[in-house]
Amino acid sequence: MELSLYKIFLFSLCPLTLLVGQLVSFRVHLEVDKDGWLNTYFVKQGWFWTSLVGWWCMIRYGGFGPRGTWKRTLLRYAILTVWWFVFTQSLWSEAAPLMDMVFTATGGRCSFEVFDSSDSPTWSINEKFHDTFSRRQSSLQKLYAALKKGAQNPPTLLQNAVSEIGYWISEGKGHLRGEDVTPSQLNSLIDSALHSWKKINSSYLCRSLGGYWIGGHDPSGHIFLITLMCMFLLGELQAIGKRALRVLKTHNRYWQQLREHGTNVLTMGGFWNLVAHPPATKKQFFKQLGLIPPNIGLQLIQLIGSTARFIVWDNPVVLLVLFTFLWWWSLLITTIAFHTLWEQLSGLLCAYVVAGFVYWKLV
Ligand SMILES: CCCCCCCC/C=C\CCCCCCCC(=O)SCCNC(=O)CCNC(=O)[C@H](O)C(C)(C)COP(=O)(O)O
Ligand SMILES: Nc1ncnc2c1ncn2[C@@H]1O[C@H](COP(=O)(O)O)[C@@H](OP(=O)(O)O)[C@H]1O
Repeated sequence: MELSLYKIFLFSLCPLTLLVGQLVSFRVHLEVDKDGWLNTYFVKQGWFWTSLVGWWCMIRYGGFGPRGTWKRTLLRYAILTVWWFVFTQSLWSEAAPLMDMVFTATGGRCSFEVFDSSDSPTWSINEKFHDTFSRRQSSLQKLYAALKKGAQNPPTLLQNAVSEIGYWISEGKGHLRGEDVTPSQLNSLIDSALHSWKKINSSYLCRSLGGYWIGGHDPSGHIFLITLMCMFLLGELQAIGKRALRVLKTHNRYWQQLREHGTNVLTMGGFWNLVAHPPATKKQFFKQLGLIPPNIGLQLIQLIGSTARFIVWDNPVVLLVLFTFLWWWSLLITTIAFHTLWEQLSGLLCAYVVAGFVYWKLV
C-alpha cells in the first residue's frame, strides 16, 4: 500500500488529537455537561449514525452498482462492528464487554457509597455519588427500586437504609439523625446486599442499579468509539471521494437558487432586526414569523427544502464530512476533560490497532 498524504491524515488524526487535547488540558479546565444533546443523542448513539451515513453514501454514490465497492466495504464494516460490539457491549445479559473486563480485572468495582462517611455529624450524600443533582436523584431512585426489589424479608437495618434513601428522594434530606447507625454502616450494608444479589460486572448494570464505577483502569469507551467512527468514515471517503467531488461540482442550479433566494431573504425588511433581537419566547417567535411577507416565506421554505435535498439526497458526502467533524470535536473535548492519559491511550489503541489494520491491509 502506498502512503499518500490522505493516508497520513487518516492514520494520524486521532493520535494527534489526543496529543493536542492533552497539551490543552494542562492550561484549560473544561466543565462539560455529560447529558448535553451532542453526547446523549449523537456520540452515545454514534455507531448508529455512522452506519447510517456511511451506508447512505455507499448507496447514493453507486457503491452497490456493477463497479461498486460494497463487498470490501461490507467486510471492513463487519470487522469494525464486531470489534465495537465485543469491546463496548454485552454479548448477552450476564457477559461483560471487554472494556469492563479490563476495568474489573485491574481492581475496579461498582460502588454504592451513597452517604458521606467522613466524620461530619450531619448526614449528607457522598460527593462522589454521581456528579450532578439530576444524576444523583435518578440514581437514588434506581437504587431504591433495586433494594426494594431484591430484599425479601430484609433485616431491620436494610429496611432503614431503604427508607433513608426514600427520604432523600422525596425530601432532599435524611431522617436517621440520632439513630444508632452510622453512614458508613449503611453504605457497606447497601453495597454488600447488592453485590451478593447480583454479579455486577458491567458499567451498564452498575449504572442501572444506581451505583458508580470506581478504581481500576477504565479504558475510555468514548475515545475508542470515536476513533473507530472517524477512521471508518474517513477511510470510506477514499472510496467515494472522487465521485462525490464530481457530483458536488455539477450542482450549479442549487448554487444559483441559493444566491437568488438567499439574497431576497437577507434583504427582506426586518430580517436583520430579527437576527439582532431574536424572539425570547415561542409566542414572539410565531408573531414575528407571521410578519414575514408570504412570497419571502415561500422562498425561505424553498431554500430550506432545496438545501436539505442538496445535502441529504444529492451530496450525502456533506453529511459524512459534518459527522466526521462532530466526532472529531467530541474526541478533542473527551481528551481535554475526561479520563487519565493512560485510559485515553488504551481506548485509542484498542480502536486504532483494528481500524489501522483494516485500512492498511483491507483497502
Ligand atoms: C448494516 C448492514 C449493511 C448493509 C447495507 C444496506 C444499506 C442500508 C442503508 C442504511 C442502513 C443503516 C444501518 C444502520 C445499522 C445500525 C446498527 C447499529 O449500530 S444500532 C446500535 C447503535 N448503538 C450505538 O451506536 C451505541 C454506541 N455507544 C456505545 O458504544 C457506548 O455508549 C459508549 C462506548 C459510547 C460509552 O459507553 P459507556 O459505558 O461509557 O457509557
Ligand atoms: N465529549 C464528551 N462530552 C460529554 N461527555 C463525555 C464526553 N466524553 C466522555 N464523556 C462522559 O464521560 C464519561 C466517561 O466516558 P467513557 O468512559 O465512555 O470515555 C461518560 O459518562 P457517563 O457514562 O456517565 O455518561 C461519558 O458520557
